[in-house]
Amino acid sequence: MDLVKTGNGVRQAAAELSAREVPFHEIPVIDFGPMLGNDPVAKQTVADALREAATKVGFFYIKNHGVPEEIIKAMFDAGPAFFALSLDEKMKVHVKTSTNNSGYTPLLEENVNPQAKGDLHEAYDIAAELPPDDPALAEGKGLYGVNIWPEGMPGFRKAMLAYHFEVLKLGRRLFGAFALALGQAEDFFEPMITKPTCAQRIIYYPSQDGAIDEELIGIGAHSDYECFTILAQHEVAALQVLNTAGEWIAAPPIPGTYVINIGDQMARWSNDIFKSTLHRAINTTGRARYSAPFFLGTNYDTVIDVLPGCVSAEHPRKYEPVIAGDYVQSRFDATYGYRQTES
Ligand SMILES: O=C(O)CCC(=O)C(=O)O
Ligand SMILES: [Fe+2]
Repeated sequence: MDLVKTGNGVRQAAAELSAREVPFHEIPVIDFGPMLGNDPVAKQTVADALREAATKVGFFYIKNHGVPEEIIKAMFDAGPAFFALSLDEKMKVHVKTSTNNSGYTPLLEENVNPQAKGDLHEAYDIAAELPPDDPALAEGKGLYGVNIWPEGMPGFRKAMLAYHFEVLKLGRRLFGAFALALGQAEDFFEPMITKPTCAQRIIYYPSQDGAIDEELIGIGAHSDYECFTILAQHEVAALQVLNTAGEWIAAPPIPGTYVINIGDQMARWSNDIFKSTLHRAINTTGRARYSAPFFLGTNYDTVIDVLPGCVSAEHPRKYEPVIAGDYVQSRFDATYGYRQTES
């Protein structure tokens, strides 16, 4: 599997582009276990499956991901305790009070779909957790900053951070698998993820009853901004993924798995050979839903430019280079409407 400059590689890319127009009806499950080991042949098998999913669906589940179940459970136990606080308490750590998009976002304050009325969820975010003496903190770049935390909830902080560092390990392995899937060496992205930007959130979706207004749902149709997203779903189903026939395909929780989806940065890198697929969440289950996406990008200053192997006469360059951090920040600014009216 090689997405390179050779004639074969280009023909393969073109074939994949037309193949992905065939609408998917299910989201593949990939056994990620080999990426935790040292067998290059087994790793390439994972990368091949990833490539197939990335070109045709843009979403896949992974099992045997290596994140300890008790760390995931502790995060999902701690999150609801925060959302159960009074609104006054939660507003003390409003996301606007931080410099790095960390903190609380109340119901309807985000709007990922400009055609909609707002997203029916609450969320708590943290960004990259850096040591207090990290020089990046002094540079004032929005995505590197000091994470804020609710007062008097040390258990919440502890659980979120334990989760943070475990998922980062998985994220680094995923970068390796993506590199192999793009025909690069496994360590291709490593110099670009020495201080990766990221957003880790836990989201609370209240259940919606009765007739659903499609402009007022848990999270409106959107694509993610970073390289990829590592999504943990806690028990309750709500996520849907749009296929090329315009059908919403359910992506329910599967115990022991993560949902991985390609974000817009990876789509840019691959010149849209890897799809950043629209998705949304609607919770009509009658139960509270919690999910925890971890959006992982590269270092702030990495220039994201289309990989040469992803360009050909039939598939010309679609994107100009962007600075990774500036790109994500501009997308955040569009989502958090209040930021635009403020400055
Ligand atoms: O909660 C989910 O299942 C999806 C969340 C999501 O798509 C997002 O936060 O970008
Ligand atoms: Fe998303």
